[in-house]
Amino acid sequence: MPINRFFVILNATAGRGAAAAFGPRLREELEAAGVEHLIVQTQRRGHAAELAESAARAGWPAVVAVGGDGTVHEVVNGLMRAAGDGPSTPLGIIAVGSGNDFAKLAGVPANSMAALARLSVAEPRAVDVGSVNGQWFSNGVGIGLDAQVAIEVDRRRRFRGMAMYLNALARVLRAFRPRRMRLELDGVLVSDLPMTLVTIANGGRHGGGFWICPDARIDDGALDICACDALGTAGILRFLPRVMRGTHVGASCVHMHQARRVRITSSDPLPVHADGEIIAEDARELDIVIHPGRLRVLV
Ligand SMILES: Nc1ncnc2c1ncn2[C@@H]1O[C@H](COP(=O)(O)OP(=O)(O)OP(=O)(O)O)[C@@H](O)[C@H]1O
Repeated sequence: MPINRFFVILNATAGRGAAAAFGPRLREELEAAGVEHLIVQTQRRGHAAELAESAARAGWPAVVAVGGDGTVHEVVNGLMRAAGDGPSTPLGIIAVGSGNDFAKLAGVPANSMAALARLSVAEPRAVDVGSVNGQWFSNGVGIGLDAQVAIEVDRRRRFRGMAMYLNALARVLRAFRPRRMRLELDGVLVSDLPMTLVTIANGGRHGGGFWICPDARIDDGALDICACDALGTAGILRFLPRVMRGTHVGASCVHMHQARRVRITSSDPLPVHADGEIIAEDARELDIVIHPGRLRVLV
């Protein structure tokens, strides 16, 4: 049965103005559609998670994230916190961010008007969701180079989409050094070496268009792992176009795995992002788990 009551969380800062511009349209269309709704605009970082959690606890049948991957990340955290061990409140997404990786992977229409029109006829799709040290993520966790790039994107947002990530990468590469990571998959030690990055993926597409784990599926009950050996700047730059196409898989310095649980320890402080949101700059221990089918997305 389609849902006809929506708690809508709008991050007006997403998409470098695209979300703010979409706000008035969102109000008009929801009113014209005659569906019951409440639109709340986020006031600060972390606010979307709080709003989503209280909306789910208050019994709203669906919570809609209007923003990018960071907004979805927060809303997922709120919904999963409210769910406890029970079923999660369905998540609607209107992708008006810069990267919108998870929305694309989940099958949400890329066009925001189409996504909005779809909401009132959409059905919940059960997909996997991950946790890292108890915090939830929808699309993936990155440790090393990609986390350093996320930190740089956050410091200085220039451009949108892929250009934004490439610009940040250029700045990171000036001082990047590989970090030693001890990688255990489902309790088995796989490596203990300096790495350029380790990405633990629920979905295949990250950072606005890098197919770092091209075979990852958000409903296969598994995490896909891409571990890349220590590379110098020239090596990283050579690899980059291949990561955009997903053709880096098979190279001798790239190790692909699947697991349900990933443990990473290090004596080196590790930068870590979850869904592009920086969750640590100096982590020493990470416990990452997949929770099959626990998240429900309206598509
Ligand atoms: N009112 C607010 N003021 C400042 N920052 C906010 C506010 N509301 C949310 N945020 C933060 O804005 C950041 C960016 O949001 P989001 O990721 O959704 O957009 P984006 O970066 O444009 O898209 P994408 O992640 O898809 O590239 C997130 O870190 C989120 O926590």
